[in-house]
Amino acid sequence: MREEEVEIAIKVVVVGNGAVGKSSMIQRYCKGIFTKDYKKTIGVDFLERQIEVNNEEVRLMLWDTAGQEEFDAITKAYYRGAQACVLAFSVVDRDSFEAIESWKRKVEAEVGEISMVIVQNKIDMIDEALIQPEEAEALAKKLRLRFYNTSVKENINVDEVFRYLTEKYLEKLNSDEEEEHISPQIGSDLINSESPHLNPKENHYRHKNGKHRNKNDDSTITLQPNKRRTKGRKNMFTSRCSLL
Ligand SMILES: Nc1nc2c(ncn2[C@@H]2O[C@H](COP(=O)(O)OP(=O)(O)OP(=O)(O)O)[C@@H](O)[C@H]2O)c(=O)[nH]1
Repeated sequence: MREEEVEIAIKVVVVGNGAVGKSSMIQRYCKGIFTKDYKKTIGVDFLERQIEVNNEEVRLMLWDTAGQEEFDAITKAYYRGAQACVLAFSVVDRDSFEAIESWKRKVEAEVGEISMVIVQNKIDMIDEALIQPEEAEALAKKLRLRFYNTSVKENINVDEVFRYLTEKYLEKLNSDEEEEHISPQIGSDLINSESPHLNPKENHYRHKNGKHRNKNDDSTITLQPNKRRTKGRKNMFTSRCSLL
């Protein structure tokens, strides 16, 4: 597939405590590799991958954020413009499980409500688990989020996580488009106010109640805030892998 044929781009942020496997997950998904070494992420970086879902070509930009609190101030600026989020913890790290709600709040404080999923990683170490299956399920139920068990090491369920988020996003995109179609007045209003390809620094969000919120400010660091189709436009991203 040629770059200019890509229609939809989704920014996904992967958050969670340090060493739960965020970088490993993104590397596994985008590069198909797994390394045993732990190199803590300093700040943020991202990788991308294109997939086809429901006959749509989708470019996923996966933003890997540092789990260590010392980097919070840097990383939260990068949440902006995200359309989906992976909340990750490790089955052998109790603190990381208990931190999930706070990660959710941090992301929502920056971007409002977006599609999210809870991921319990390192399921290959289930014999040493510090979280009971019922606890994880109860958390997912409470937060009303889909829950996945993954092993990045064994390549279990990693593809499924990102496919699910993509499907959720496409659903939302299609329902937004239907709404615009039904209500042309509101639709044109939306197009005027939400033109992220025309002004890549702008970033607007639609909430469940139908209101729009402009989160744009000068401190926004958003490389690809596009939540709309980009047919016929050359994508801003030309590199497969960038370090920031
Ligand atoms: N056994 C096992 N180890 C894993 C798995 N995923 C990641 N790891 C290991 O866990 C360690 C931490 O992984 P990272 O991907 O660096 O963790 P991170 O969440 O990005 O950490 P920060 O950059 O500090 O936020 C590394 O040694 C990985 O090899 C897994 O599914 N199973």
